[in-house]
Amino acid sequence: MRKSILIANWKMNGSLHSNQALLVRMLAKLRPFRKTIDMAICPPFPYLFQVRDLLGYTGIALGAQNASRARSGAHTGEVSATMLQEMGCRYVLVGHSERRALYHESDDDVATRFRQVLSADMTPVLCVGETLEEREHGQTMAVIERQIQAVIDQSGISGLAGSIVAYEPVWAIGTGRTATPEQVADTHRAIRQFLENCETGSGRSMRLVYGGSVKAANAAALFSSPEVDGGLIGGASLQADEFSNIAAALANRTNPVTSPLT
Ligand SMILES: O=C(CO)COP(=O)(O)O
Repeated sequence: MRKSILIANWKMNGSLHSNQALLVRMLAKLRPFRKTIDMAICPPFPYLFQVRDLLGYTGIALGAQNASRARSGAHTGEVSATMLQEMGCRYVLVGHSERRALYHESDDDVATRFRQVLSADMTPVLCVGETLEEREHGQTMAVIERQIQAVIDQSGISGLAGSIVAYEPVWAIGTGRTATPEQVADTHRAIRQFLENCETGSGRSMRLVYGGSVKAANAAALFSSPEVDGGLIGGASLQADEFSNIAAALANRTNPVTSPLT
């Protein structure tokens, strides 16, 4: 059985003051859903300590937005996976499309970061997704399979199996343009089928979440498919009401958690 999960990606937003105010409001609103769904908050690196303390014993996990591809040493400005683990992180995003596009992280780069996160005993959240141009050229699955295969090449399907995959179509991130529930369900189904073809059972057991302009208003529709195990939320995770209403939509859904695969 796959437990639903909601992950907040704050990106490069926040301040000591605003984080405190946001989390105090948000944690109170999230309390009813803590047992039903898993939740994690991924703040910028400098705020990990603050957010860890505010999360305390709520059961809501701490996550980071990236980890270095190097283990340690002369890598000025980098943060290693073991440091994140020491700070109390349970999840680390890898391969977010902003990292791939703006900071030129290649598939191989992302796969190395994924491996570092795994070896530091945390759960990588592998972000995959196509650009609008790739979708319009019918390349959606070719792109996603290439991104996933790079990780399998380094960490094996067993390494991937315990992680989370986040499907984030690049054209839906921060644009207000959401993929339709059908597009999300179809792509998630195709990803599961790809994984299932790699190793029987892995497509069924993998937690697969959607990200891209998820808001309280569209969350229930996006989470209506049994293929979708939750969300990776950007902008709406910076608003206590929006994020807790998204959590409510996920926690209160009634759809089954299994999906038929051939
Ligand atoms: O990139 C995202 C989460 O990682 C999605 O961002 P938005 O929810 O702001 O579109």
